[in-house]
Amino acid sequence: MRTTKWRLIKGFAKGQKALLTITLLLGFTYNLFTILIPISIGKFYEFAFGFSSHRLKAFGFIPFMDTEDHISFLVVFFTLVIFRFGFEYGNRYGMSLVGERFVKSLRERLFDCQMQIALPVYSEKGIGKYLLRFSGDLKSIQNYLKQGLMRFVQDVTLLSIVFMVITAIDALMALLILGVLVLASFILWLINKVIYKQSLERRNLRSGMLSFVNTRLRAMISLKAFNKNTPENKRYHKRSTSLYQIGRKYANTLALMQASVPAITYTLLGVIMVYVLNSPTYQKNHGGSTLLVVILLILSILPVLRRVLRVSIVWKLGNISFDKLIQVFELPKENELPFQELSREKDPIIFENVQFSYNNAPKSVFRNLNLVIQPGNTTLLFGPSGCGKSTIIKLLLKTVSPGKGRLKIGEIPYTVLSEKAIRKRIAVVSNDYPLYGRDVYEAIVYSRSKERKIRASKLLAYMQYFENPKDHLQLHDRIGDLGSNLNSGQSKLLQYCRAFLTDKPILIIEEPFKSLSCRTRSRVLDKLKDLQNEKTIILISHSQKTQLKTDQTINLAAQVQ
Ligand SMILES: Nc1ncnc2c1ncn2[C@@H]1O[C@H](COP(=O)(O)OP(=O)(O)OP(=O)(O)O)[C@@H](O)[C@H]1O
Repeated sequence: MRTTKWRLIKGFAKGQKALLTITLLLGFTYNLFTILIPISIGKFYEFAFGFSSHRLKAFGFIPFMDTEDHISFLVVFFTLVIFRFGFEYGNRYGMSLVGERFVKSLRERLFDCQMQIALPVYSEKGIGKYLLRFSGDLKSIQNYLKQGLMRFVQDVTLLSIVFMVITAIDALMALLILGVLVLASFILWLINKVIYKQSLERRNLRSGMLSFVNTRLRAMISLKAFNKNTPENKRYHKRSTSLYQIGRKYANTLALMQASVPAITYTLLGVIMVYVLNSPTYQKNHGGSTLLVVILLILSILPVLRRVLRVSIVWKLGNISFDKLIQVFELPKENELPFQELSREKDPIIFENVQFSYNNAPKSVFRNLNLVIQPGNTTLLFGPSGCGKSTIIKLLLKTVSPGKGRLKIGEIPYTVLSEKAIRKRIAVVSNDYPLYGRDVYEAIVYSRSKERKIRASKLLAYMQYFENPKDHLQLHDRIGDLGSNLNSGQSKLLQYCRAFLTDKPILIIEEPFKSLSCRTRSRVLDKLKDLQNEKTIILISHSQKTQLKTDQTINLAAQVQ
């Protein structure tokens, strides 16, 4: 089923029924108090100046309308204020909590999606970069839920009640207010349309700039080595000027909108005053307290009215963000097939007439590849740069899939196997699969159990046995960003440790001995010789020569032709 904005909101609301109901009830109650306070001031006016209005008698069911003296009136009044404070506090806290919880659920789902997105999709222009900076969208979505939905519902409820109260006091005045509001909404709708267009443009420009900076930062070393600071600065300034220009336009329209809303609300007050001056009812003194109530009511709902008049911009920004997020949720993902535990029994891996080309590449990497990798054997796949060695690893791991032909484990085609099931069988040693984590331990082990730690420690000691002890890596040593603190030999050594510790039946090793020091090389060789008896080993190399005895040697370049 397609993900939509309303499905996301409904799904969330289902699990938060209690919080939502309590929050909305608190909101409704505090809004009632917001109306009661101005009405109570009308009553106070009567006490203080001795007027009596037959219109206010319509509210006789309210407790303070019944009070006989000032003291009891004031007691009721302060009680109202305290209750209103309590309800408003609860309502605001509840709304923020709803917003936080919704965003938490989206954030977690988004990260899960990011991890599951198929690699070719991830590498496509834009997607990978977008995933780094979705926090602005989550903020807009939080605002949408909090201000655009919950507060809006409360505000409209409050306005409707006030409108009913004013209608009860003076129906003609209520009609006049409605007319002004309809006209105002139309004008603001027009301004909002422009704001939306400009904010979209500004947002796209900002994203472009972030990508620009991101690429330059990642290529910092080349940028410095080739003295590119000046041209890059020029390019950045050009983009920055465009952003400034659209920012200026946006600020202009926004200021117009922000200034229009109070102007509209004050015009409303002015229209009411004109009406009052021309209405015979208010010419007589006894209408004074009702007029005061109406004016106080309108004054106390002005901020609410302004919010409602401005809400469409919250909706529009929220909608853009929802669309972006849903686009990510809908991307093709891995592991959508049911997980199927593969037996550890030895089955060959078969490439049958495999054709493969990258999405954006005009030429196929493989046109008709046929290979059988026998279980328990050591197979060497060799060939020159560009013949598809890395692509074979990707196919084996199902991070990419053939265009035509098929891959099978025994009789089971890859197409019916979930990626997780396949990768449970295969470990890789390759520079294309970077080490990550804070320290050596995190880089080579992903279970935090004590036994694992002991095993990791023993393996590390074994692998570094012939190295000078002062150069030994320890489990707690920091590896830097993607292993930036490590030299290439240490990096390779840890890639081996990571693969060995996973205990998988198939081991793919790219350039097995490259970068290793002579001492570690002999250690790795011994270890691989031991493993040859129990694992399927696939060696991938530029060279046909390897120090390990192989059962099968395949020249990939010959296969590809
Ligand atoms: N993501 C990609 N998009 C488009 N073309 C790609 C992509 N990755 C690799 N290629 C192309 O596919 C072909 C095979 O690439 P591959 O990386 O598998 O070769 P290789 O034998 O591993 O090369 P090397 O030994 O230099 O690492 C090359 O022509 C390469 O340019």
